[in-house]
Amino acid sequence: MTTSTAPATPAQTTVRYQRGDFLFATARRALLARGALGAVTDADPRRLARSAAAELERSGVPLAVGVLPFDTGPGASSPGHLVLPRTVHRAQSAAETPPAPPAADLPAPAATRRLPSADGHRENVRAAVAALRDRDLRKAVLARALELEFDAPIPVEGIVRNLARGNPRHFTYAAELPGGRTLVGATPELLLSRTGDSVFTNPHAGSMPRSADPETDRANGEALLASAKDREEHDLVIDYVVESLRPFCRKLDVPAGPELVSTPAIWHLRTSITGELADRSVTALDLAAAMHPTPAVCGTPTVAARDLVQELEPFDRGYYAGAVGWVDAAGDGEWAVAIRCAEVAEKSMRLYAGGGIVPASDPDTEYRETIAKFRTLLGAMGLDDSAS
Ligand SMILES: C=C(O[C@@H]1C=C(C(=O)O)C=C[C@H]1O)C(=O)O
Repeated sequence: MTTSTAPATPAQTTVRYQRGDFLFATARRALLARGALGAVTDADPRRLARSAAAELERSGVPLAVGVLPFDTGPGASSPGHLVLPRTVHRAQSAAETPPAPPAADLPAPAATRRLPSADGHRENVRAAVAALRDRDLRKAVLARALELEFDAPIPVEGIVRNLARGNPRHFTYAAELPGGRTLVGATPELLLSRTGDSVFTNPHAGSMPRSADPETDRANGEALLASAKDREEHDLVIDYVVESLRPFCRKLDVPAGPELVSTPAIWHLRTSITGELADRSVTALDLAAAMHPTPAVCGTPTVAARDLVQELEPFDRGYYAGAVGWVDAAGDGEWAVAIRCAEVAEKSMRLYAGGGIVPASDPDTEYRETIAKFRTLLGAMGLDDSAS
C-alpha cells in the first residue's frame, strides 16, 4: 500500500472522492482510501476486530477501513466489512480549510416513499411507549426510512461534496457496502477513537430541531438543555458507555452533565468522555465492537430494545446506526456512529432517521425530530422537507 501525504487540504482531499473509495473527513482532516488489497468480513464484530488485527499484521498494510452494521446479534443479515486499501491519502490542517464549491444540478427524485408513513411512525412511537411499560424497557430508538428513486445514476460524489461543505465540523463519510451499495452521510457522533492509550467518545442523545428564526432556534436549544425527558435519554447512554469502557480503561473522565451542541439541522446533548487504556493490545475496533450498539441508536436494555425496534420498523437498518471508520496496525483508529446517512444503489437510495423513545415521548415531536434529522442528507441533495 502507498500512503501519500502530498500537500492537499482536507477539502481538496474530499473533492477527490470517487464512488468506490472510502472517505472519512472533517474540514480539518481527511482520510481517503482507494482500492483493495484484501478484505475481512464477519457478522461478529469482536471476531472481525481480531481478524482485522491479524490481517494488518500479516499483510503489512498499515490500516483497514470499513463499516459495522446496526444489528450484530445472532441471525443478523449484514456483516461487518473491512477493506485493506491499495492507497491512502491523509490530509490535516490546523484551521478549517475553505470548502470546495457546491455540486449543483443534483437530480430530483422521480418517486419518494416513506417507510412507514407519517401516521405509521407516530403509531410506532405510541406502540413503543406502550412496549416500554409492558416489557420493562427504559428506551428504544425508532427510525423511519425514505426511499428515493431516480431516472439516472445518483451522483454520489456531488452528495459527498455537499455534505462536507454543509457539515465542516462533523464527519462526512462514504464507504462501500457488501452487495455494491454505498453508505454516505455526515455524523456529529464519534462512537470511539483511540490514539495510543488515549480513548475518546462523545455520545449524542437528546435532540431538538434547529430553526431558521434565531429566537426560536435559541429557545429550542435552551428547552433541550432543560428537558428532563431528554436528560433521561442522554444519561442512559452515558451509563451504558461508561460501563462498556470501564473494563478496558485504567482511568475514565466523565463530565458531570451534558453540553448543548448543534449541527446545522439539529441541537443535541453531548458528553465528551476521555479515558486511558489499560492494555494497548485492545484496538479501536475492539473497543467499538464492545460498545456497539449504544442506547443512542438502539435502547436499554440492548437486546430487548433491538427486538422491539425490529418488530416495529418495517425495514432492515442495514448499516444505518452501525459504525464507520478505520483502524491501523498499531490499534489506533476512529469509529463514528453511522447516522444522518443513506444507502445508495445505482438509481435508488434509502435515507434513515430515528430518535430515542422514552415513556414521556410524544409521537408528533418524535416525527418532527426525524424531519430535522433527514435535513442533513436532503440538504446535500438540494431537497427540502417536502421530501421527508
Ligand atoms: C438515531 C439517530 O440519532 C441518534 C439519536 C439521538 C436522539 O434520540 O436524540 C441523537 C443523536 C444520535 O445518537 C439518527 O440521527 O437517526
